[in-house]
Amino acid sequence: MSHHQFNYLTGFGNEHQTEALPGALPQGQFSPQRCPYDLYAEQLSSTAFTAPRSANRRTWTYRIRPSVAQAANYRPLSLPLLETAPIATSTPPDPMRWDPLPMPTKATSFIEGLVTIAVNGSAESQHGLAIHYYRANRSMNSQLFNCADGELLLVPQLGELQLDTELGQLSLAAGEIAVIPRGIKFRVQLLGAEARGYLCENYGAALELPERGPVGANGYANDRDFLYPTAWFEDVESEHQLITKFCGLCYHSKLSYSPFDVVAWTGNSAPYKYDLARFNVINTVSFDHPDPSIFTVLTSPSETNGWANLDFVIFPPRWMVAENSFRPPWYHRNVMSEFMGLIEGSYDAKQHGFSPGGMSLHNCMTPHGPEAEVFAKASTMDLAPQRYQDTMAFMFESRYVIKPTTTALHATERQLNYANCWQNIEKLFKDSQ
Ligand SMILES: O=C(O)Cc1cc(O)ccc1O
Ligand SMILES: [Fe+2]
Repeated sequence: MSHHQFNYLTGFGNEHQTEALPGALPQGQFSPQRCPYDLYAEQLSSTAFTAPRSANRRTWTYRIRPSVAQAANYRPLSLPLLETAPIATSTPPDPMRWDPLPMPTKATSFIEGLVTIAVNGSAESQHGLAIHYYRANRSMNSQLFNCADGELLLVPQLGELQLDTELGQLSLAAGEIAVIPRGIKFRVQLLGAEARGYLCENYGAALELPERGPVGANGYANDRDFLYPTAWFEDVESEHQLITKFCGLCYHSKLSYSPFDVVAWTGNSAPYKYDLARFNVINTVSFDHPDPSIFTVLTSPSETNGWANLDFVIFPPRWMVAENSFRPPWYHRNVMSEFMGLIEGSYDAKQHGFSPGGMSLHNCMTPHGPEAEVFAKASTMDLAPQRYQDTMAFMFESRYVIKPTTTALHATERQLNYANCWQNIEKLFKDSQ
């Protein structure tokens, strides 16, 4: 498949409007008696009708057929590696780490290659999340997916994708992320031979930009760098398989046409993408290592202010200039649970064993921090300004304990000796200075 350069609309959560045919978008009202081109009007509500205006998200679509025209013949579809919270497993407090999972050997699409690594909360009660891993070597083509259980955050690690969605098309490469609102139909087309990455299914409140506090009106992830698709449709009468994830199970139904039939739309709930290189990194220019919340790209709030259902945090290339300071992450224990992945290069706290495509999990109160060698080096190094580069790690951080699936706990890629990286931490204490 060739690479297309798509046109995008810009601005996080804006009231966007776009039409693929001139005049397809009704003006001055949402629901005229008859729509232009005899399209059907359909509203998609991503927040409650009565959610506060600042948080309210919904989109009006103008389409060839309303979504309800899909025959309601949902039949169970078995995707046994795709799991949903809650799961009935015990979760050991060990720090955990995994090598990258291998690519599939059989023909496998994005949806067929999903494997759930960890979950928390409850999809049915709309809090918590699932962390899946995707590996694909073929496009979904006539296979379409929509997830009623959560919003989907894609973090590609390898391979270029084209996301075809009801609201338009997005290209997506490693170093970029995409978010697909709950319930939006989409398919993942491969632009290269293989693709691999992380997928966070957010059962809770939709991701939003974090507050900036005293930093002011600019910085971190800037609103204008979030890209939304323009309307795109296909008027195709051929068989499609619609896969729906609802309440933890997958179903499939046959459609005799393509539901990518939205000719125009307006609203503020739509898929979007963001290039992580656009993140304006803000950090100390004096001393000490600030909390990693300074690297939050997007946050899904929980009902308790400041305690995120999900924070998506990155560790991008940056200058390290802190004086008289231990520069890598400190040793710590955290009430929040931390799941990490690596998109590119290496991560400053772990020089060995954390590879691109790998994963780690440090749950609530589980001690962790730099491996022994990193401490030895960073506590004695010359503190000249240093540019950290060839690196892009990320964290899914959550207030709820992140429970690995049985598949992940028993995976051959799990490093059962992970905790050994702290075994050589020496006692350096002397009772006189
Ligand atoms: O554990 C980790 O590697 C993530 C992390 C990074 C950091 O700079 C400070 C705290 C933290 O949890
Ligand atoms: Fe941590």
